[in-house]
Amino acid sequence: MSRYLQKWNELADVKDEFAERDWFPGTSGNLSIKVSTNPLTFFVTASGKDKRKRTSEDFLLVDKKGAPAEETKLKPSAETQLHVEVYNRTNAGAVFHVHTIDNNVISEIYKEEGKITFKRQEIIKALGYWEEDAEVSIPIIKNDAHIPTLSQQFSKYIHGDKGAVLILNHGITVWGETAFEAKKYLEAWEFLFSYHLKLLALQNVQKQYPVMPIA
Ligand SMILES: CSCCC(=O)C(=O)COP(=O)(O)O
Ligand SMILES: [Zn+2]
Repeated sequence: MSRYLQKWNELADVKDEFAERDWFPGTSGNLSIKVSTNPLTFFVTASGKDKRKRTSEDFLLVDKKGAPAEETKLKPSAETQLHVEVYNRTNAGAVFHVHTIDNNVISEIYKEEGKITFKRQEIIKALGYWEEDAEVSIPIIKNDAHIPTLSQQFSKYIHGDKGAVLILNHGITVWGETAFEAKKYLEAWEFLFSYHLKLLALQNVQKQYPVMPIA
């Protein structure tokens, strides 16, 4: 199988999995996978599609500027520039962006702090931190409809081949060395967000009804 087809199928499988989790509400979200390094090319989702459907027009190949690398009528994701920033600054192999209710609510609650930190959670190991007292933080940046401005803010937090940024009331962008790693990181972050929101909700109930024993 050609590298081109192999990468296409890998990205299509990730897209199907995320769609099953309902991680693409209202056509939101975009995904990419690197195809070649020199010159840089990557597949990115076509803009505005229903990402729950698997079709032959789901992705297009783009270059280091995010412009189509081949003749196509498809438009790259409106947020391709964020993917471009990651590939141009790191050796990441995949970038995934999804809008979930959990990641949006977390960004709203912690917007003033500009980040949220997690510790004492086994799932942190999935992010690559194996120490007993490991702490992980994810930055929260302001959303901006002007994608060059958003990309500029976002790129301040690109520090290596793996990472993640929350965009306020918008979504999360995660990248990793491979599609497998990026998916694992995204799943770990969404686990942490979901756990935290459930705990906050239960702690609030406990304040009202103190008989309930909760951490
Ligand atoms: C429909 S949500 C607004 C756009 C967005 O944030 C997104 O993730 C999807 O945009 P795309 O151009 O990649 O379809
Ligand atoms: Zn988005």
